[in-house]
Amino acid sequence: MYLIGLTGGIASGKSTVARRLVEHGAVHIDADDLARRVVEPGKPAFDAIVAEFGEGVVGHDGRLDRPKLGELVFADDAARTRLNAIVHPAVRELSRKLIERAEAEDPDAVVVYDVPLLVEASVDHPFDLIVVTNAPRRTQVERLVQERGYDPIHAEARVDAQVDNTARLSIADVVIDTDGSMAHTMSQTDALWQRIRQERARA
Ligand SMILES: CC(C)(COP(=O)(O)OP(=O)(O)OC[C@H]1O[C@@H](n2cnc3c(N)ncnc32)[C@H](O)[C@@H]1O)[C@@H](O)C(=O)NCCC(=O)NCCS
Ligand SMILES: Nc1ncnc2c1ncn2[C@@H]1O[C@H](COP(=O)(O)OP(=O)(O)OP(=O)(O)O)[C@@H](O)[C@H]1O
Repeated sequence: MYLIGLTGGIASGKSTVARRLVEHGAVHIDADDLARRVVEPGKPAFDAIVAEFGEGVVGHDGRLDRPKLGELVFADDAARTRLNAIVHPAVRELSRKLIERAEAEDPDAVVVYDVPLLVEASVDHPFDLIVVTNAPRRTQVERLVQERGYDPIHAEARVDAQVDNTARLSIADVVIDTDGSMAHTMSQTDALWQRIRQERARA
């Protein structure tokens, strides 16, 4: 297995890059998706969140009211720390399992673990390569407002809840500049795939 840790700020283009790598044959594991799975009703993290934040964060359908919880934790660092302390260990455990499973299914797999908070949550899986998607803060905010319909204050709060680009760039083996055209993002991603193939052919 060849394990890529893919990180980047919110709306910096991680999913876009991951999708392209999957087209080339990579296996994609998405931490945001795992973070949703571990808080399904009946899971220990769901109960822990309700105990911590109250029934008010449960929607009419019995699931977490994500917009409500989001409003709460992106306006309050201490609340976000408490939520992270519940969700992150469960994500860490599940990601470890899924990475092991991907390797068992195909020892030659290239696995992309797409994890927005790789730096913040000190994710220490044994990555062969750390790839960072990078776009300036104003581009991130603009995308959140224009494409995801966030109000500007909320968009800025989400971006500022994460480490800044300098901290992510300092741990990158490869940086993909996602502030240009989509074609530019794709060509950098294709070049990355070629690099990995060549590296593996030599190994
Ligand atoms: C607060 C919650 C309920 C809001 O849900 P919502 O559906 O609105 O957003 P979603 O989960 O799709 O996240 C979208 C993006 O927000 C950013 N983000 C999410 N959680 C966090 C966090 N704790 N700190 C900083 N940024 C975060 C990431 O860039 C993520 O890609 C949810 O994000 C959550 O449970 N967060 C805590 C778990 C977590 O850290 N997830 C991120 C990766 S493990
Ligand atoms: N050059 C580019 N590279 C990547 N994405 C771009 C580019 N130009 C515009 N975009 C847009 O920016 C958005 C990036 O979203 P994407 O879901 O890939 O980011 P993400 O980092 O996975 O976000 P999140 O942290 O919320 O999971 C997409 O809507 C995409 O169409």
